[in-house]
Amino acid sequence: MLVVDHITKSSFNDTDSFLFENVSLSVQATEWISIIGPSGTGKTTLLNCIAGINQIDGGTIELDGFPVHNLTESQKSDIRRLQIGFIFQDFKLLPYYSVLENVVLPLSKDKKSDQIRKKAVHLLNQVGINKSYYNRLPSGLSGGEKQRVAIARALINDPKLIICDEPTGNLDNDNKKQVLQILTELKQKGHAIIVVTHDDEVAYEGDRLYELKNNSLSEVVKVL
Ligand SMILES: Nc1ncnc2c1ncn2[C@@H]1O[C@H](COP(=O)(O)OP(=O)(O)OP(=O)(O)O)[C@@H](O)[C@H]1O
Repeated sequence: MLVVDHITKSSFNDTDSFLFENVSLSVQATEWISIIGPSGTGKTTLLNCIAGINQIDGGTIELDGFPVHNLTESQKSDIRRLQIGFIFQDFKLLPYYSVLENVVLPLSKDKKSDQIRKKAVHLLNQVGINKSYYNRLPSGLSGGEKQRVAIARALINDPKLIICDEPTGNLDNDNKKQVLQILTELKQKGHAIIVVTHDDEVAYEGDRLYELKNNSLSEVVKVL
């Protein structure tokens, strides 16, 4: 599904040194991998490389057989729009669009609007956001509700891969647990999931745990 093979990324401000080197990783459908590591070691950059947002300086990245590292900007953008769902710490909902519009928007150019609307309603229902919320703006939601709307938005394109950058970083314990439950269910339904987190409890939900540290990625044995 996703195969990252010996990728290297130069530091942003010094092309003679590496942010990370020889990073390899593979994620299959129905698998959740977690990535931890000190601040500034390049975890978000690694996610951005996988999504084709940042260029790599060596190695290869294949998503479902497509060589992400070799695609044009427009092809990368299609891959992101059609194959990857993103979930961020700060939700990134569009403030002047309603809950329903936020979920529909990523696909609004591609399919008939009533079809997408139906799907958006189904997804919102799946994450526990009921009808009375559909016309609210994001400012009228709690943090946990915002993240559940953001998850519904991430799923509107049936992504094979879901990339989560600190998905519970802004949530209290109850909302964190709800998000973890939703991610677990998504994994069981066949999505491949990568979660970057500073929260060990979240990290340990993954099937495999990696640490990005000292410019390289290594698997960590989970101590239960
Ligand atoms: N677009 C950019 N331009 C310049 N420097 C950048 C850019 N993106 C990231 N960096 C730098 O690259 C380094 C790695 O950043 P990154 O956000 O990937 O780390 P991180 O491990 O995700 O950190 P954190 O755990 O604090 O979120 C940092 O020093 C950061 O300042």
